[in-house]
Amino acid sequence: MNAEIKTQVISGKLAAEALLSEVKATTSELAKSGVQPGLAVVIVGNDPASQVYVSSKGKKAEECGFLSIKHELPEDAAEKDLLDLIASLNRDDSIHGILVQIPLPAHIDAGKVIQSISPQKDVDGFHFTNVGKLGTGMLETAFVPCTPAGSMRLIEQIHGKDLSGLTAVVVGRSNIVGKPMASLLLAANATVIIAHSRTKNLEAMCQQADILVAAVGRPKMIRADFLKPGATVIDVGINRVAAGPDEKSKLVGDVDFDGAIDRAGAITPVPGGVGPMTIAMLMSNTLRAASLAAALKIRTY
Ligand SMILES: Nc1nc2c(c(=O)[nH]1)N[C@@H](CN(C=O)c1ccc(C(=O)N[C@@H](CCC(=O)O)C(=O)O)cc1)CN2
Repeated sequence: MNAEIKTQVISGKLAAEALLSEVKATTSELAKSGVQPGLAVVIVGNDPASQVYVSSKGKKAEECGFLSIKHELPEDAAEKDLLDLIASLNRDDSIHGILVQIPLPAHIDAGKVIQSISPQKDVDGFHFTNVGKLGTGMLETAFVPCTPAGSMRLIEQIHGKDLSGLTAVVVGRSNIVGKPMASLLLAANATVIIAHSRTKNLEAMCQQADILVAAVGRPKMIRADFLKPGATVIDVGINRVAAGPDEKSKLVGDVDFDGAIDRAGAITPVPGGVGPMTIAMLMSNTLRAASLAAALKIRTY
């Protein structure tokens, strides 16, 4: 153990609870004007992990005081049926947020489905309109994808909102996490490097990071020696691995937590780090969608 570094384990569980309390309080306020946020979650097929996440989203939405609707389609559902469902949810005034759980079965074009969601109800922040707003820094009206938005809140706990002078390295370039994460860090004035599977000398790249975000989907790929001493490490990875011959599988991140804890200044655990923030941010985005919709209606009359 490095005696000079006292590492802070960043609890996403606590941060998510705090955010959810805020969402509940604001939802009660909104109820006084007759507005109840409505979230529709759509799942296609029987992927066990997706079933768990969707049920958790539904429960949290109810706890927040939202109208919570779940639509389940079979694994072999036609793409047109899904598109028709989304079209009807787009028209439904009681629904402010629409989320289609990912991954979708291979015969469905996920891109087409996502782009069919009204940008004003796209609480996942995956629609081109919201991607464009985030990329151009229009954060006031953008819906930001929940995992990067939640990660950013955790980073703010350590560094505040202004990351001027800090170097952030994002490992992973997915549309859902890596790219939006980089945009958020850039909007907060960090100097941002995006590393990925084709990056040469990843280790040296990571060692420059005051803030390292790991979103590669490879268990324990980021080792302690990749870290600058004192770095803030945000582990987005959720990898299920075999624990031992007779034991149940367990969840591990993209970072070797046991090694990194001796070198990082602050680090998120897996589970209990970024994961819980993803669902809390979804509630926050849905509340915002409902508030924006209500404000627009007031302005129209
Ligand atoms: N439409 C979307 N699909 C998917 C998203 C998303 O943001 N929108 N993200 C992921 C899955 N996901 C939410 O949908 C998600 C993943 C993990 C967690 C979480 O809380 N994980 C826990 C561990 C849970 C466990 O024991 O399995 C943790 O890390 O502590 C929440 C949400 C892909 N699909």
